[in-house]
Amino acid sequence: MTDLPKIVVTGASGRMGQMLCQTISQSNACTLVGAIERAGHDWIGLDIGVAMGGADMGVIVSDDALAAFAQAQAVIDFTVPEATIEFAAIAAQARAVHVIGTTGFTDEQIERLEPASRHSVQVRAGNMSLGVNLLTKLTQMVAKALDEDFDIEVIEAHHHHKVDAPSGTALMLGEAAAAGRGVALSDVRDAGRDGMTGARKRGDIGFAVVRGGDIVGEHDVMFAAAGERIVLRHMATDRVIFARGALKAALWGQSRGPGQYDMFDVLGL
Ligand SMILES: NC(=O)C1=CN([C@@H]2O[C@H](COP(=O)(O)OP(=O)(O)OC[C@H]3O[C@@H](n4cnc5c(N)ncnc54)[C@H](OP(=O)(O)O)[C@@H]3O)[C@@H](O)[C@H]2O)C=CC1
Ligand SMILES: O=C(O)C1=N[C@H](C(=O)O)C[C@H](O)C1
Repeated sequence: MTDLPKIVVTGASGRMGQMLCQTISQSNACTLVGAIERAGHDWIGLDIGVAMGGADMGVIVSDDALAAFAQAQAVIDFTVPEATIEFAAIAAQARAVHVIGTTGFTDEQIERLEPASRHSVQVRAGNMSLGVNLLTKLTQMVAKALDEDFDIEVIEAHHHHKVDAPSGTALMLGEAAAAGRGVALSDVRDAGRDGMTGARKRGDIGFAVVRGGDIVGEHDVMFAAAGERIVLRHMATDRVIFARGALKAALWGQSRGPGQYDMFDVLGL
């Protein structure tokens, strides 16, 4: 029997769920011990490797999150907000590290995650990649250096299956830009322009959203002034970058006490 940290993946049939199961099964730093899907899902009872169209991984897809989490040290969860809130409570019961990649939470839903973090380590980020977390720090620095003569716009593009907008990453970048300027994003956020919007308000942080095809995830932060523009850009071309970041967070969390953390903590940024 191995002593490596045992990990469960929720939403195992999803785009990120499958990428995570593959990444963990190829890692020599941890072991995949569980794959969770909704009750009634076609994959329940199948081996996750076989369900994905590959070789047997020795892990049967189940809808029993409590039983799976109880035998694991970490849970990696890229699903939907209401499911993640339920998984947070179960991870707390099992004292398992809960890595949350899910996006699209309302403020009220984010508050509902907090009680579980009194008993377990929660690492949550709208983007788990090293590149985007670095871009977020750079965004804060640039926003701090420039005044409101520079209009800040966050432009994001994703595949046509994505259900939330602006993306979790775009909101992270907007928060960082607002923090750089010393304001609250909620006071300056300008999302969803359509029709007779009136002229742009000085100091606002704007968001623009593209959805199409199989775009993995692209984010620009534009600082536009009279006569010049600065654009900071990240382009994801493979979901494995998010899975690697999530795995790093799951391992990092093993030596932390209960509480809420983000990828800046994990990456030391
Ligand atoms: N933080 C980051 O770095 C990243 C975050 N994301 C975020 O991760 C989330 C998932 O993205 P993606 O994989 O593309 O989406 P998918 O729709 O492909 O996958 C979501 C999975 O969650 C499952 N699911 C939904 N509800 C439950 C439930 N109650 N119990 C168990 N499983 C459930 C879905 O099953 P079913 O289809 O049957 O409903 C599906 O398998 C999104 O919020 C996305 O924005 C994505 C990439 C990177
Ligand atoms: O849904 C996705 O695909 C992605 N979601 C995250 C987000 O909302 O920012 C991260 C990444 O861009 C891919």
